[in-house]
Amino acid sequence: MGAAIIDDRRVLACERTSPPEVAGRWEFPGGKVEPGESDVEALARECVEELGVRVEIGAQVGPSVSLAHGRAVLRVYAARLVDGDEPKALEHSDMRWLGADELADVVWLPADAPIVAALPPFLA
Ligand SMILES: Nc1nc2c([nH]c(=O)n2[C@H]2C[C@H](O)[C@@H](COP(=O)(O)OP(=O)(O)OP(=O)(O)O)O2)c(=O)[nH]1
Repeated sequence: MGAAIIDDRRVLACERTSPPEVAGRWEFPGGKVEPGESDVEALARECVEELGVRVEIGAQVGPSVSLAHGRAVLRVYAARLVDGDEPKALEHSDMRWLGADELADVVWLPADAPIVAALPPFLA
């Protein structure tokens, strides 16, 4: 579950710190849904934990992607910051706002490719 936080026609990309095999790769902030949580509740919780921001969750971006280990599916939703909240990289090593023409400037996690490919219309 990930949040494509969009502000001023740019999306927030976050650099992972762990596990070692994906440290340095970029992702949408988020994480696993806990028992009893909806997708939207999980994303709102993760955005507070990872970035210290409140978000409003919108439409799904791109396809649901089966992860390589086959035990989970990745879904990413468009999101907006609430009331001028400003994200801080509390659990990531770096953070960048990317416009439509900058999406290829970072190395995304492999499963994110079809989702990143679907982002430009959201950044127009
Ligand atoms: N958040 C997020 N996870 C992604 C993306 N792309 C991708 O393959 N994943 C995978 C990595 C992980 O297998 C899974 C999310 O796991 P995570 O480690 O971020 O979740 P979490 O914070 O709940 O982890 P944990 O506390 O349960 O260890 O989804 C992405 O863009 N964002």
